Amino acid sequence: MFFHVLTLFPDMIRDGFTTSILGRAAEKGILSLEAVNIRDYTKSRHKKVDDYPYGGGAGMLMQAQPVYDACQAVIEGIQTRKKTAGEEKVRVIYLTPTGQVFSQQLARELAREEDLIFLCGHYEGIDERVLQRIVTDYVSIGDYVLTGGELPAMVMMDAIARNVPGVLGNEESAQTESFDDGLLEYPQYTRPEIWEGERVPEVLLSGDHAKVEEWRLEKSLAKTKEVRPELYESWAESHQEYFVKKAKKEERLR
Ligand SMILES: Nc1nonc1C(=O)NCc1ccc(Cl)cc1
Repeated sequence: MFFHVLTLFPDMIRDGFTTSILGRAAEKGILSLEAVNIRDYTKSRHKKVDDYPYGGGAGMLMQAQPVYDACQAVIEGIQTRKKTAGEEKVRVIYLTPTGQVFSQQLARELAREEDLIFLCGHYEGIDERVLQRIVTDYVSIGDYVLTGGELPAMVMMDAIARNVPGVLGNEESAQTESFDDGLLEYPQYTRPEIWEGERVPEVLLSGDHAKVEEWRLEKSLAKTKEVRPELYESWAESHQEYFVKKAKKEERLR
């Protein structure tokens, strides 16, 4: 997986990338990152990348030309690497509150791409004409307004990388299991058995894996029903047999 990030702050991206999972995967050669400074593609003497918005309004906008040329340079680099000229349709993800909300499902889908280009905006926006020309996916990480697209890009790269085969060791990949089934994670415990007078739930010490799995699913369902009822409802719809079995079991115990 090759990550390409178009940004005015490449160091922010490079520093953020050398954290645990992404840094190790890069060492393994499974992931690769290039952070491209949009300012390197300005044609103006003063390296200008922004200008006033037509029609007035507060703040500045990023101009189209430097963004377009930086993106073209990355695409040419991809074509050179892949020895394909012209037919590459690389996905260009523009991070913006106006995009589709990012999810584990989209992370899994994007993890299948060989190359991903992330366009990180700043100021009040980017000239619409270059967005229309290069962006394939408008993606938001949530309904709040940040200063730029760099943090959202790093959030997305982390979540996508965890779905790239080989990035997670066996012991780590279990973590993604829980959300993958559409439920929130169950509560977790580790040593000591008693901490500040609080004991670990007995079932987790029992060594009875079936009972542990049953307990964990119950906790996930309770947490999901409380915090994300819409997720709970959709899970319940596609797991009718779980509730039938549970009712029968409770009937027997009565
Ligand atoms: N929420 C979000 N999810 O994805 N991105 C965001 C976000 O707030 N970006 C800030 C931003 C995006 C584009 C420009 Cl030009 C300026 C600032």
